[in-house]
Formats: sequence, structure tokens, C-alpha cells
Amino acid sequence: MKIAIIGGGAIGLLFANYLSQSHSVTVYTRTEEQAARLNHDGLNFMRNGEVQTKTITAKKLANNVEGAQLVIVTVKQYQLSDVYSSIQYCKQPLLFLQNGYGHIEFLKKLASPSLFVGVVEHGALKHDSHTVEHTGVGKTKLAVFRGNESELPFRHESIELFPFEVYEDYHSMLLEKLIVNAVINPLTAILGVPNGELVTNAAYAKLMDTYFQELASILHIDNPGQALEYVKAVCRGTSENRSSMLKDLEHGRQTEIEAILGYVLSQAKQNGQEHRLIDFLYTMIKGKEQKEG
Ligand SMILES: NC(=O)C1=CN([C@@H]2O[C@H](COP(=O)(O)OP(=O)(O)OC[C@H]3O[C@@H](n4cnc5c(N)ncnc54)[C@H](OP(=O)(O)O)[C@@H]3O)[C@@H](O)[C@H]2O)C=CC1
Ligand SMILES: CC(C)(CO)C(=O)C(=O)O
Repeated sequence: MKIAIIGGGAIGLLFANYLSQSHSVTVYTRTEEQAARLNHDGLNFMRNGEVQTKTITAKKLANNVEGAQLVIVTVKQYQLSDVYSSIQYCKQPLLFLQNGYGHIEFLKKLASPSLFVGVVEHGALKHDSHTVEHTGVGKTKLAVFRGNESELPFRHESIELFPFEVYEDYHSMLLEKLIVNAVINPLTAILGVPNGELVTNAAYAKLMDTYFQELASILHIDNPGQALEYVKAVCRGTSENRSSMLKDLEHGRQTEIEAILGYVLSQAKQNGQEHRLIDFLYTMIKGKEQKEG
């Protein structure tokens, strides 16, 4: 299959590496420089300290992505508006891999009859414009947003270290990851701690419990006790990790707060629900973005 990947970031390059084993992949970048570097020097893929270099095709993103049978969009949620003009009239299937829930409204504006969403549970780190490291092997969950499940890409694909899992309901699939990111990311980013400290520090654990109650009520979580235990399990399982939001702030980058707590706040306001704690954390991250950005 001919696949276009929009965005040559950590996830775009990770997907390019694995999918190019059995597909014809073109990476669409924001800059001419990155495309030239990928075409000229290849894609360096790192895992467990080993580096492999792979030949790859890359182009600067223009007004469309002609010729692709599938377009995978890997820019961050707040960068989607910048790629809108290239995909708004696409008739090909499109797969979106953003964290959070903020991109769902954006998808409704697109013309394609086949829209899919995914949740990436791998860890990927971009070292430079043509080098990506697979820092944690996980899986990619996929679901249909619009269209037919039989067209869902990669449902029968079997790639070593790069599994896919199909979900029937995109909402619950995205919600599960949203809850994790809505709790861990802002708290760790404000407190400046790795994920594990949210459970090992008794005061932080108490904060997390209180905050979770408000979140659970806004998101109508069916079994809050079970969901909170899942969040705590993720904290333990990724205890040494610094969350992506904490890393974004440390590097002076914009965070994905809008895609995560921005969505939760919009739900609370729409339904007239209590949202003081969420608003407090959201505003603190916005303030830190201004200070450190
Ligand atoms: N990294 C990870 O381990 C994980 C990431 N995710 C999610 O995946 C999504 C992508 O994350 P990640 O890959 O880390 O982010 P990156 O910032 O590494 O990648 C985003 C890429 O999109 C490119 N881009 C931005 N605007 C455009 C444009 N107009 N045209 C073409 N390309 C553009 C950026 O280019 P440039 O650099 O030139 O600005 C950048 O290379 C996020 O929602 C994230 O939460 C989910 C799970 C794990
Ligand atoms: C699961 C978690 C919290 C791991 O750090 C993550 O997805 C992130 O940092 O964005």
C-alpha cells in the first residue's frame, strides 16, 4: 500500500520505520531541510542502543498528498490547523494519531468518507531531523471514526515489535488514554516530578485522588475506582518517565494541554458541571507555557 505520513516527528518517523518494511511510505515534512536530510542521509532508527539506517522518501508538505492510498497524520493536535488545507478535500482514508480528544471536532470538518483514529502506546524520541529512537515497545490501538470497519488499516498486519489492536468504539478507546493523560501530565508538569512520584509521595497521591473525583464526574466514567487504579498502574509502570507535558515545558515547547484539559473543560462548561480543580490546573499549565515558552 502507498502510505503518506504527515509529520516527521517522533511518531511519524517511528511509523515510517516499521511500515516501510511492507509498504511504500513517503514522509511529508514541514520543512524542505528535513525532507532533504531524510532523502539524502536516510532514516536512522535506534533501539536498545543499536542504530539501523534505512532509505526513505520524504517531501515537504504541499497542498495535497496525491497518490497515497492511506494518509497518516502525526502532527500534534495544535498543529492540525496548519495541515488542514492539505487534507480537507482528501478522498483517501485518513488515520489520526493525536493524544487527547481535541482533534475529534476537527475531523468533522474533513471530506474523506473514511476517518480512523489511533492511540499510540509506544514511546518514541526524536534525536534529530532524521533519527528516531523506539524507547518503549507498546501497541497502537485503532478504531473507526467515520466509515467502514473493513477498511480499517493494519487490522491484519503483523509487524514484529509493532502490533495493532482494533477497538469497536473510538470514544471509549480515546477516553481511556485521555483519563491517563489528564491526570498524570498536568500534575507531573506542575510538580516537576517523574510519573511514579504521584503514587509514592503520599501528599501527591492524595492530590491525585481528589482531582480524579472531579475529572471522573465530568467524563461520566462508569467505574471510577477501576479507572483510578488503572491510572496508578500507569504511574507505576512508567515510574521513571517524565511525562510529555513536563518535557514540553522543560524544553520551552507548547504543551498538549488544549487537546487534553481543554476538551475536559469544554465538556464541563457545556454540561454545567463543577470544574474548579481542572480549571486551576489548566490555567497553571497555560501560565507555565507563557513563562517557559
Ligand atoms: N512521542 C511519543 O512517544 C508519543 C506521542 N504521542 C502523540 O503523537 C502525536 C505526535 O507526537 P510526536 O511525534 O511526539 O510530536 P513531534 O513534535 O515530534 O512531531 C510532530 C511533527 O509534526 C511536524 N509538523 C508540524 N506542522 C507541520 C506541517 N504544517 N506540515 C508537516 N509537518 C508538520 C513537526 O515538524 P517540525 O519539527 O518541523 O515542527 C514535527 O516533526 C502527539 O499528539 C503525541 O501526544 C502518543 C504517544 C507517544
Ligand atoms: C502515559 C504517559 C503519561 C507516559 O508518560 C504519556 O502518555 C505522556 O507522557 O504523554
